[in-house]
Amino acid sequence: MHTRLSDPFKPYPMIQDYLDFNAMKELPESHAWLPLDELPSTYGSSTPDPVPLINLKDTNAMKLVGHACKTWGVFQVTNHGVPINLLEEMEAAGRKLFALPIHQKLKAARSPNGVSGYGVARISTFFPKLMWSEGFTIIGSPYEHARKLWPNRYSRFCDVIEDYKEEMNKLAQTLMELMLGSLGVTMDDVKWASTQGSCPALQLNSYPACPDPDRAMGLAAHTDSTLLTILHQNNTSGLQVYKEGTGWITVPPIPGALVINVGDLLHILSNGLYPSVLHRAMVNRTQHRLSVAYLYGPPSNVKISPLSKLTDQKHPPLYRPVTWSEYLGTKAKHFNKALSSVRLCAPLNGFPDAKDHTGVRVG
Ligand SMILES: C=C1C[C@]23C[C@H]1CC[C@H]2[C@@]12CCC[C@@](C)(C(=O)O1)[C@H]2[C@@H]3C(=O)O
Ligand SMILES: O=C(O)CCC(=O)C(=O)O
Ligand SMILES: [Fe+2]
Repeated sequence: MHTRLSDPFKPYPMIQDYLDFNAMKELPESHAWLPLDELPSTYGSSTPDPVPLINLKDTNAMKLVGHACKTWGVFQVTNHGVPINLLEEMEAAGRKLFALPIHQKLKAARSPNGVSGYGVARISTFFPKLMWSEGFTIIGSPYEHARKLWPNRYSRFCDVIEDYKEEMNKLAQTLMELMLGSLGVTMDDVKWASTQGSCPALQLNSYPACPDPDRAMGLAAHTDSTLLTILHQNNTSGLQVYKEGTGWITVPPIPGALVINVGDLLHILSNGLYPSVLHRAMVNRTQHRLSVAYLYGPPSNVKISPLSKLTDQKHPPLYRPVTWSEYLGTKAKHFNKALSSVRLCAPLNGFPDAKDHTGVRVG
């Protein structure tokens, strides 16, 4: 039997708090996070190394991808094959959706124990304060939700979503090939890798201009529960990644480029060689920021465990096998402890996974 991607969330219903951001002239207490300087940040300090930018047509692309996965867990790609006009159309579709009046958006509200639809980020429940963002999650066909938002004119929106998912799926396959290849593993070694991934999720994020950006949080620090995530951000910066030894680094928007994140399932598959990246989104005073994340995972019936080619007596498998949906359930319950909760043996230094103590505050 196939579990649906939405099933793991059923036991963790979520009460939604909605805010009409555009009506807010100042930051309400409910959305005021403590000064963010508790977390080490490179903001304003000497220039850190930039996040790698990789031309996918480069003959060296596989090596570059491997290096970026090992040392950063994030990189940007150009020459990725996704038509620029599709990226623009997707952005315009997102803009149109979030520009709807709040009562209209609520017609497609995510149900308390569901996963798709309009609402605040799922991880909100783990934090004492609310985030300055709204989201729209699409799993499977966007039709049911789009029809509620635009009763007579939903087909254009649905077409763009379907085209976008198709292009993203092709790119995700290419990236998997490069990532696995850089680990010395072929697509033949991993039978499921060349089959259609399981039903991916598309997450549209909207970060309205904020009257007090220094005290607000767009999307709190997290890792994605995916193999990899492909992110398109509009020309407004806000995405930051955490780099051990350096701190928070902004991933600058580059027109036409896409951001690739290593997710927790690739972390497991690579036996920790390609660590998932901790990231967050900041907001700003004047511009409305939009992003679209394509969350890519394995087919639903596949158990992900460390690749056998990467393990031996000296390098035992560090994680137990999990399916994508089992892992999403673990994440819904344990959030930033999810990865260490599927860990088999403690690392040599006696600490659980690094991300458990990098300052992600859990409420
Ligand atoms: C397939 C996924 C992956 C989800 C849950 C479900 C649908 C929406 C995804 C996100 C998108 C926003 C960040 C995140 C942390 C969240 O709150 O919702 C993601 C989460 C995860 O990567 O764990
Ligand atoms: O908006 C961004 O830049 C980050 C979005 C994100 O991390 C997500 O949707 O998982
Ligand atoms: Fe994310």
